[in-house]
Amino acid sequence: MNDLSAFAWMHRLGRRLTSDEKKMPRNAMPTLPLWNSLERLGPFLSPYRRRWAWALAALASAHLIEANFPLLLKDWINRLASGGSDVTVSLIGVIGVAALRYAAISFGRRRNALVSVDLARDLRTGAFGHLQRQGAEFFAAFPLGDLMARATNDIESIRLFFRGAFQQLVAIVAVMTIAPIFMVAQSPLLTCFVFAVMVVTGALSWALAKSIRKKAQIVQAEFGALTDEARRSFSGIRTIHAHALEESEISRFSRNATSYAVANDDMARLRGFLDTLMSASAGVTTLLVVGVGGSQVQNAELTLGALTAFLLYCGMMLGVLKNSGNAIFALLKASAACTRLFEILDRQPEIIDAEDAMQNVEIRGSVLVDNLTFCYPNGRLALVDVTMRIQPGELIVIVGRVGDGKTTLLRLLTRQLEPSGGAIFLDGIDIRRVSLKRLRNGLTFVRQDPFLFSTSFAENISYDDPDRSEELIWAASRAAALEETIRRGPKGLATPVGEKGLSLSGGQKQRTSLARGLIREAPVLLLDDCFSALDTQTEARVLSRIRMLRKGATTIIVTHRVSTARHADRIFVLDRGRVAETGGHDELRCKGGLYADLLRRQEAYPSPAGGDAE
Ligand SMILES: Nc1ncnc2c1ncn2[C@@H]1O[C@H](COP(=O)(O)OP(=O)(O)OP(=O)(O)O)[C@@H](O)[C@H]1O
Repeated sequence: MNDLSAFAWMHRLGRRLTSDEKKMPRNAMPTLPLWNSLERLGPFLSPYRRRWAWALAALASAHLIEANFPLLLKDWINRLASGGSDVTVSLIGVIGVAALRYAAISFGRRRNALVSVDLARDLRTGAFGHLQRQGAEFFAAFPLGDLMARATNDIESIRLFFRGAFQQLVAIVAVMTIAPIFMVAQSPLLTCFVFAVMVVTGALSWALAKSIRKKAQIVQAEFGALTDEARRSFSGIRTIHAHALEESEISRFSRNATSYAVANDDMARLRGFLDTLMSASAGVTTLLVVGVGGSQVQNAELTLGALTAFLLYCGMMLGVLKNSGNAIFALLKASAACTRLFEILDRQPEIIDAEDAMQNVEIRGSVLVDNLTFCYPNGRLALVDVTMRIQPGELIVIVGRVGDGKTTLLRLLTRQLEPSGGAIFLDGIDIRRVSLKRLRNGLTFVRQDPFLFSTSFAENISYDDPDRSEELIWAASRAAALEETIRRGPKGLATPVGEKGLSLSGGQKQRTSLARGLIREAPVLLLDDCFSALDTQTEARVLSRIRMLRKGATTIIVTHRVSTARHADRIFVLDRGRVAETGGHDELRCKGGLYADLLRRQEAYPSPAGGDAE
């Protein structure tokens, strides 16, 4: 199942949260009752229901076959006790039963194992596909480490439940249904004693189960926090070294590790109680059966063979009950994991395609930003009535100070955000009517904070299409003034850049990310402050190459540096989210407005450029 179909499964058949539930903060999410949370797996299990039904049938029949074993033994013992010597039939019966049971159990286990593996794969793919479609709000609400823990550790708990514990639960249900029927046939009185003990054990373990489930959720949440702490710390390792914060990071991690250990310990304690309860119940039952049954044999109320058969049935029941601690524990853990997993799967992506979204629209590169207003959920008004008309093939620079709304505008152009007012048209079509895939293929966005994958230059630059020729990769690298850097690397294009480009300078990372944007040859290229780490000479060289390379295609550059704006066909000057001025470099310089003011200040203090809109 690919990620798309897994995603479709989830949304077609999974329960949707109500709008009130979606608004709830993470920690206040309700704990779904045990079965409700596992029931949510139904759509994922559905494709394997036949295989699973075979597994269930085989496992249950293995226990039914096993139930004949004590009867054969009873017959054998009673024959011997009454002085008979021909036990061939009993012997053949015992061997036959053992062989049949082995075949059924092997078949059932194998089928069940396959279901658990496929289920886990679908859950992982589904969760990954779902996370891929989430937007900024979602990732602001869930720490990355916690998401990773849900997509790996929680799914593993579900897999382990279906792999092993589920078989034990089938054994419990099968044996507890079959064995009593045979037991009543041997001795109704002894059966009553055994069931009295079981009812008490069941009631006590149910009470314990509730606490274990809550603890399991806490343990999994603590694991998520620990994973996130490690991820956060390793991502910021340079900052940590620069500020000599290693010790405080270690003690922070150690605090998290301790909370995780304490939560685990609490859960282990409860699990210990459950195991002890099961063992004690087994002991009491055996004592009762041997004591009461023994005196019945002495009084000739029961044959020795029947008592032996009864004891064997008891042994079967106690055997599964003894393992039930593990099975119940795995069930509770899987149920807690389901609650956590569906908490993220129930979140609809913030921005999705319209039902009739256009998939194959041709993008030529004319952009109309029409009275665009955008307000962040925290009430911050980032853009107000912004209008821009951009013709295909233009090199546009949007200049403004820190926080003037430049990045917000680019995010709106690529539909990472939805406008609060106004609209954006691409070649006359409202971008909300274009599919996200087509839109983002047509508009390439090179981000302000370059993100590099932990792989080679070549794979980073040609990330969207690993089959591109080296020639194209070199051409994009040359245009981004990265060629020299790559040639100096020990393996050229194959040189690894390190985790998040750790082995590169800020400027080199920026240029690698720029080359990745240029190689796509998109009709519209959006560059968000991609030259901030370049000196003005390199910047001028890169810009003239970009102009040559992108002849006829639209390029929109966002910057706070006037040195970048000089190269533009047209400049839009943003001031606190509004378009303050529009025109060419010379025109705006002579106008004596905000642009001229920025120019004067940046010429006087070349770096850092611009002031602060705040
Ligand atoms: N996720 C967010 N939630 C709330 N406010 C935000 C968010 N992102 C940005 N803002 C605010 O919106 C305003 C515009 O931000 P934006 O990132 O668009 O500025 P910018 O012009 O690109 O700045 P810079 O030059 O520093 O990149 C700023 O005041 C910022 O604090």
